[in-house]
Amino acid sequence: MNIRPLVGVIACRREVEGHPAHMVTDKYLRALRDYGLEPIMLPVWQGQGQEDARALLARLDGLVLTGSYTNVLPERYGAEREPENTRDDVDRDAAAMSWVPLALEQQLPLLGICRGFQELNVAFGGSLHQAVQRVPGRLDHREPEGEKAEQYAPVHDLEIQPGGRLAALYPEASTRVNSLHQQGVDRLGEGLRVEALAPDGLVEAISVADAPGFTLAVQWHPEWEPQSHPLYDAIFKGFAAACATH
Ligand SMILES: N[C@@H](CCC(=O)NCCCC(=O)O)C(=O)O
Repeated sequence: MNIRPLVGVIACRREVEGHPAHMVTDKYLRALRDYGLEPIMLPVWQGQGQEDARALLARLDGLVLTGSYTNVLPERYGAEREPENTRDDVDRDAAAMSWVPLALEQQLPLLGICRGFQELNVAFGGSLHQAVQRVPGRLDHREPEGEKAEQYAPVHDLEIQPGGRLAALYPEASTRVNSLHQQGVDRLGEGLRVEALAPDGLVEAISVADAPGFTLAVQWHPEWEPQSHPLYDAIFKGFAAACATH
C-alpha cells in the first residue's frame, strides 16, 4: 500500500456563513497531493499548549505555512500598525510562532509561502515592511488587477543566490515569479539565509542557515500551477522528497 507522507498545513481563522471556521484554500492542498503528499489541515486552536503542539508535529512528515490575506500582528516585531495593515489573524500568528521552533527541533521539513515566509522571518526576530510600495526604492509587489490566472502569473525577475538551498534545488541563476503581497522583509531574522532577491533588493526567499533539513520559505506562490513553472516544480519536488525521508 502506497502511504503518502502526511503534511500539516496551517489553517487561517475565517468566518464562513456567520460561523468561526478554520480554512485552507484548495490550491495549497492540491499542489501537495499532486506531488505525492497527503495534506492535512491543522486548525489553529487558541491556547494550544507547547506539549500538545510538539506531539501534533511529531505525527507529521512535513509542515506548510501558507499564504493569507491577513498579516502578522506588527506588535510581534515591535512595530506600530500602519494604515494599510488592516487584517489580522491572531490565532494563526500564535500557532505559527509556536510551530516554527518545534518543527526545527524535530527537523520536520518546513515550507513557508508568502505569509508563511513572513512568519518564519518574524519567528527568527526579523521585522516586516507593512506597505512595501511606500518604501523608497522598492517596487509595488501587490497583485495586479485581473482574473486569478493574471494575478498569479510571473511578474518580476528573481535572482537566486548561489550556494544556497534554493540554488541546490534549481540550477538557473534567475527566473520570474508571481507577486501578491503588500508586506515584505525589513530586518532579516537572526540565523536566516537569503536565498533569493527581487530586482529592487527585497528578500524573496529564505532558509534556516544551520537547519540540517528542508527549511525554505518564499514570498511568491509556487503552489499556483507548480508543474508549469520549473522553479515552483523544483521546490515541491524537493519538499516532497524531504517529507518522504523524514
Ligand atoms: N498578507 C501578507 C501576505 C500575502 C499573502 O500571503 N497573500 C496570499 C493571497 C491569497 C493566497 O494565495 O493564499 C501580505 O500582504 O504581504
